[in-house]
Amino acid sequence: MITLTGLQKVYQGESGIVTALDNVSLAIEQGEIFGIIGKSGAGKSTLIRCINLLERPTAGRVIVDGQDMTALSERELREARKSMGMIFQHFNLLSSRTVLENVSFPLEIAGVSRNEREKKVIPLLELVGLADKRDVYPAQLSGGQKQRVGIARALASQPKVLLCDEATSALDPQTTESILALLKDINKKLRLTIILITHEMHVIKAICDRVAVIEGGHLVETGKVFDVFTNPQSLTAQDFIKTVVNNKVPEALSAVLSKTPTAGGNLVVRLSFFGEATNEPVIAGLIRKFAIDVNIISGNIDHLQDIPYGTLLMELSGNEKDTEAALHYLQDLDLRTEVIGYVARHAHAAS
Ligand SMILES: Nc1ncnc2c1ncn2[C@@H]1O[C@H](COP(=O)(O)OP(=O)(O)OP(=O)(O)O)[C@@H](O)[C@H]1O
Repeated sequence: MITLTGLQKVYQGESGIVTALDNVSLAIEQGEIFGIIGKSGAGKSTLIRCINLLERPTAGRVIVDGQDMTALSERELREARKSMGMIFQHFNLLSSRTVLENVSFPLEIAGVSRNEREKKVIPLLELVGLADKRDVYPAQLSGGQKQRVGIARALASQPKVLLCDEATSALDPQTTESILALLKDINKKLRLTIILITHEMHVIKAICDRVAVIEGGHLVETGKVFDVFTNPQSLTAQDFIKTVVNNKVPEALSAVLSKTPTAGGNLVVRLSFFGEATNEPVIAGLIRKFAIDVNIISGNIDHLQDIPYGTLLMELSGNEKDTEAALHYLQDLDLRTEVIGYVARHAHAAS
């Protein structure tokens, strides 16, 4: 649906040249929700604005639905942009126009008659849950309602792609959730391809199918959200994931942790398990089969794209032979087992 090849964007900044994007290549499928995450200054806005050529790339190609956007004239580009709606962090609504007039605006510019405009816009207001606000002005709306107007306006020209530029960053957590649910609903109902940029991992976790991680203008990792969450390769992805998945070793424990076995010490392991494995009675099996004690330090089970995913940090206590055997038993199961270290018995207050 969208292919970016060797995208580069160089700005002439005040204190010299800034390479905002460097050799970015990416393929986004029709109908998917694709997230691009990065820290401030990573190049997210530049990247999303290069997709609809609001920014012209310095080098590389942007192919949307088979059409090379970088090869179009300004007039052709205006036409091509109709197939790409965009929503913004600060909504960008016209304050002197009502909700209905804001949503109608792109159609008005395209020369659609008032009657036809209303026919198209009323169902969109229903879709975003604002049918009763049609004659209200933006100043009388909440942030979430303003973003709903933004979404309806972006959908007015029946785009194939919706570009979301930090669309929930100005909203509180509950409103963010409702806007993300709306985007997911629209994605399903209209088979709309959605590309969103964000600096918040929970946004990616909530609705994206795939994610690309960008840092310093480079894509450092791309993959299915489930894969990136459960097995992040880049340090940047690992940092982002820490913000939403709590599988950290508590400070009190890491302070007394040794990387090498200590005589008579306990073994600390972290289990990560997905899908079917979350239903397995792993702990019961351990205790039944081996003469060891199991002390659970922390644990959680969450859902990623409807697949259960969990982590468990625990301490195994027993003689060396039994503990080793228990570790091998865990390593043979269909889950990921990481040895975190060894700790002298009663060296911390985890239990
Ligand atoms: N018009 C411009 N002129 C010069 N430099 C620019 C311009 N726009 C962006 N940059 C620079 O390009 C880099 C990437 O900026 P960009 O806005 O794409 O990052 P971002 O990831 O969206 O950041 P944020 O989350 O803070 O908005 C930054 O170093 C920025 O200062």
